[in-house]
Amino acid sequence: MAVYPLPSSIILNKFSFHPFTSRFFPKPLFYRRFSTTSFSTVPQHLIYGPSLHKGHKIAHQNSDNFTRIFDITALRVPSKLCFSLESKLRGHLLNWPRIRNIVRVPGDDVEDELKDFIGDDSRDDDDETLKLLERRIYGRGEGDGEKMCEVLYRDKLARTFNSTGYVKFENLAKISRPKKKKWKREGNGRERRGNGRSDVSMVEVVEEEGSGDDEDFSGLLGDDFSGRKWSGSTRLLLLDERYANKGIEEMPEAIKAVLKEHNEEESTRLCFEIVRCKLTLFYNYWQMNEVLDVLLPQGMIVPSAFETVGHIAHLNLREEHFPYKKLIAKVVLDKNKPKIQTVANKIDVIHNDYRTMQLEVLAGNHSLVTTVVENGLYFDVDLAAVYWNSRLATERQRLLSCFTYNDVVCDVFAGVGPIAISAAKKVNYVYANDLNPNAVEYLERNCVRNKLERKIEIFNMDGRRFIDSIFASEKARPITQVVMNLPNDAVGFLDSFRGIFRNKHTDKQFTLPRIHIYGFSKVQDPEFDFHEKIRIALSEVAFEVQMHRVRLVAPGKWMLCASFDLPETVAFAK
Ligand SMILES: C[S@@+](CC[C@H](N)C(=O)[O-])C[C@H]1O[C@@H](n2cnc3c(N)ncnc32)[C@H](O)[C@@H]1O
Repeated sequence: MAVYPLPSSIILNKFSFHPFTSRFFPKPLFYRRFSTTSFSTVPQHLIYGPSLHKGHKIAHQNSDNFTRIFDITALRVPSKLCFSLESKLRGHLLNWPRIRNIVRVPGDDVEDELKDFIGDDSRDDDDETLKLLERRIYGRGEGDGEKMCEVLYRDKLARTFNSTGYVKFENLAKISRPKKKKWKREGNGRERRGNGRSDVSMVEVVEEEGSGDDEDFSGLLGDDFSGRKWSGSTRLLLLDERYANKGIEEMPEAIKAVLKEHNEEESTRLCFEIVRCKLTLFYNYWQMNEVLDVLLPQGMIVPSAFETVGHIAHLNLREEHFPYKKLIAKVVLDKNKPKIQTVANKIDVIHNDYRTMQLEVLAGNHSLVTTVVENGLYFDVDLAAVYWNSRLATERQRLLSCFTYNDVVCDVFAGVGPIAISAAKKVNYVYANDLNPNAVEYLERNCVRNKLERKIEIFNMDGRRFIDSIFASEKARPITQVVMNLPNDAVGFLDSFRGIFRNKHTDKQFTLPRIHIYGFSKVQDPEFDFHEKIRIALSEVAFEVQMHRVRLVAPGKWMLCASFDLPETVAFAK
């Protein structure tokens, strides 16, 4: 163990009370009780950062497959300097995702009664600053007399602030809130925070081979001060994996320079120790794709993406994944809890009239009923019985931006209402229709849930009949916008618009609706292709159509939205 010595003035003061010193710093935990086996299929030097293909695996009978132990080196430094050293040494620290560079291990804090005995000069300044700060925030510092109960203290603050006219309860509540408890309960006993362990990772200091009680700290202070120990609070700064098992002489000059610089400044005289540590990463540390990469046979594509609808994740597994589908689903669930509660797999392409997905629940709770929040609106959906696609949220917003308060919208294929209900919030009135009775039931429920039932009228009929009746109705308000979101078939419904005004007098005031229709195209020029289909469906020679590419639904297959004003010749056709 290589060591930089403490300045002698500090050492004499700190370690003069020898009988207690062995309790200041408990024995580091043993790691040798585990026999460790090296686990690596990929050359370790080729992988940088944490990986399940690196480190050691515990050769325990009951150990899981995903615990990995890494040898690392750490710098033990006084706690008051750990943050400034962290920023100066950042490039040389471990910097692994979700692992803090500064770590606490058991025994890094000195018990208060012992501090009084040994006169810890490292905390004097700190304490004063802390007290000042506490007085400013809480009105009293540690040791300033009887602790005032929270209620009385808040009352006192309220009176003080009131008299100066500054009371603002939000701030008052904040500054007079009881301090967070530093203790947390674990199992039967109490465990102090900062023991280097969580359900994600654990840091343990490794005891040197052959070290006994007397030799434990021989490295800390150099040969002159063997047998003595830290008396102030300390922290570990985890160094980059390159420096594992290295001594201070082998560290880069940059690290030595920072430590030397601290040593030279009288105010920040630095004592530090090079410590060997074990960093254990548990199953909870690893990301979904890392775990699946280990679980699935070599060469198999790791499913890395899934779509979510509320609390449901739906996968689109390939045939090669089928034998592992439950395993994959379990990992997806584990790694995405609590947001995801159900994992299902899409078992067939959508080809039914109601556009519902065929889903097989693989893990979690078996209900496919969920709630989606989109732009502040709530939508209840049952994925087994109705259509929903969260990927269209942006498109729905784009479409809504075309509407104004004066519009009356007619949604021919409304589903559970993502367009119709969002439109109802903005426009004058909405007529919404769907053929699927389940979708209509949820549509009604969602209108009520979003308190918009007075702005929507709901229908459950075939789209063609709906267009006929709504435009023929004497009672219906003049429709200004029509939405037709049934990309596979909507064009086939366009002929229903031919002659919708045939019984109206052309000399009377009438409103020609603007139609927004969705469709797919697989050809080179999808806009031209879709325009042609619309023109043919309306039996119209030429009229202006605005095209928008919504998204690629498959390689080379575009979903498009065409918007156009219904030509007068079509509306009045005989
Ligand atoms: C692609 S979904 C769109 C739903 C909704 N606009 C959305 O964005 O979620 C098409 C909807 O049209 C409905 N549908 C299918 N055929 C229909 C028809 N002939 N008449 C009316 N609705 C129909 C389906 O039940 C489905 O809810």
